[in-house]
Amino acid sequence: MAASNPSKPLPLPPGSLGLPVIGESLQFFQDSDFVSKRQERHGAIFKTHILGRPTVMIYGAEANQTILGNESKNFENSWPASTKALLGPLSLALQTGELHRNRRKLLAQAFKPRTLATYVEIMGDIAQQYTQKWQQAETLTWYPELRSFTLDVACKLFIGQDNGCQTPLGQHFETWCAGLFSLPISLPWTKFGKAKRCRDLLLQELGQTIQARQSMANPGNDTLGLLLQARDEQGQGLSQDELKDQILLMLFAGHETLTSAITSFCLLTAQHPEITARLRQEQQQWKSKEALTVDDLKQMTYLEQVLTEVMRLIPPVAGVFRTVLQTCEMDGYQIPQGWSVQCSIGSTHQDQALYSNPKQFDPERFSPEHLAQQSTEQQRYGYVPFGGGIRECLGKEFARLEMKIFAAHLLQNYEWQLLPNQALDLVVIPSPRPRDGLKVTFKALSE
Ligand code: HEM
Repeated sequence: MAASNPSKPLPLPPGSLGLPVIGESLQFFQDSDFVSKRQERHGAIFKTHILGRPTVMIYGAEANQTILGNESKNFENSWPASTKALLGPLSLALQTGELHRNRRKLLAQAFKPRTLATYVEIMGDIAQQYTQKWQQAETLTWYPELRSFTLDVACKLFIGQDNGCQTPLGQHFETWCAGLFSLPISLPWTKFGKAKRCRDLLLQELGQTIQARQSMANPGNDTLGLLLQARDEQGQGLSQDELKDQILLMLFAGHETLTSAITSFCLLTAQHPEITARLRQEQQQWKSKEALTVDDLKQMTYLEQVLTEVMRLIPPVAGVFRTVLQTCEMDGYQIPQGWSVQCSIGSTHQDQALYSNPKQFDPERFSPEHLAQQSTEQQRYGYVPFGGGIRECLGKEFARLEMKIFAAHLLQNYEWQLLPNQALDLVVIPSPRPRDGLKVTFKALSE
């Protein structure tokens, strides 16, 4: 497969563009099997019309390499209209070219290994506060609780705010998130309209936080503090408006996807007691240790394997969108300029050419012995929960750290079981979660 200019017109990929204007957007939102049904009918590449644009959906390591590895030449980052409007024009996710490169470098300062090491204790403390509360409750619907947990961690580490989910910022934030992938119709009662109002309120809140911080002698060592001090290659800092958009992006990115990944870990370990037993065995050596360090976390190799497999089987981001900059050919089909392409992460992770028995939860796929048998390209573009190329997730090490700290704390101290009579099938937009929110019993681990 290659992206090249065709010498003669090629057919468009198979599939339907649906109804005028709305295309197949309603089916896309309502049917969690939207993509897999069309792949069964058409194969690895098909066309549709969603979120206001004709779109080609494609999967596989080669397609990922072609599209993600060629951004700015043939493809440009693109987001649905609702996401664009709600993230704001100065968000890294929307910046392109030289500005994107420059800003990525600047924002990366908040995710350097030395900075991440300072986050370990706070992540562990917040995990402890939440698990103590859950232990008292004995039974709980876990997903909303995990959302609060990741939002509290993000608020504390990014803007220095305690108990973020209980503040007005936390409440506006959830309504804003709910509109990110919606039909971009701005009316007071639509998801998008409500989310736009909350964006304004969030920007006000963030503006106040930034001003308060600017008036301090020391802006602090959290992400906001680092970004206030950060300078680009020309010695310029970020404007207040850009700071607000960038912080909002971090809060979103550090919350929605991570909640999904942690929820999937909780679900899959509850469903696979033999894997949980092996995880607990690995954790034995740190059980009596008061505080974990980055070095301890590095040694948890089986936990690493399990978390890697969790994000293969249930990737928090189902796919990434790009705009086609010039008409090109893929798989013998024409991909017209101006259309969207979506690299399907979920389908890549289910590709039989990459993973045998792909529906099975099997952390052994990522054991050192198995990895040694895979080519570098297969590892790089066949496993893409964090995307790839110049837009690969900026927070992936932050995400891995938080998942590991939370999982280690759970495994060392608690046990959880699924309650009967609940729907465990996944709602997939914006990020996968069990339909009934994952109802469990939760108690201290008996010795
Ligand atoms: C399990 C958790 C996470 C997953 C699965 C995930 C996944 C992704 C993916 C697939 C992309 C690529 C989007 C594209 O190519 O268009 C991305 C981009 C990004 N992620 Fe994450 N992410 C996670 C957590 C985080 C965290 C914790 C942060 C930081 C706070 C973060 C910050 C970002 C940013 C800033 C970008 C945009 C990068 C750019 O446009 O250059 N992510 N993430």
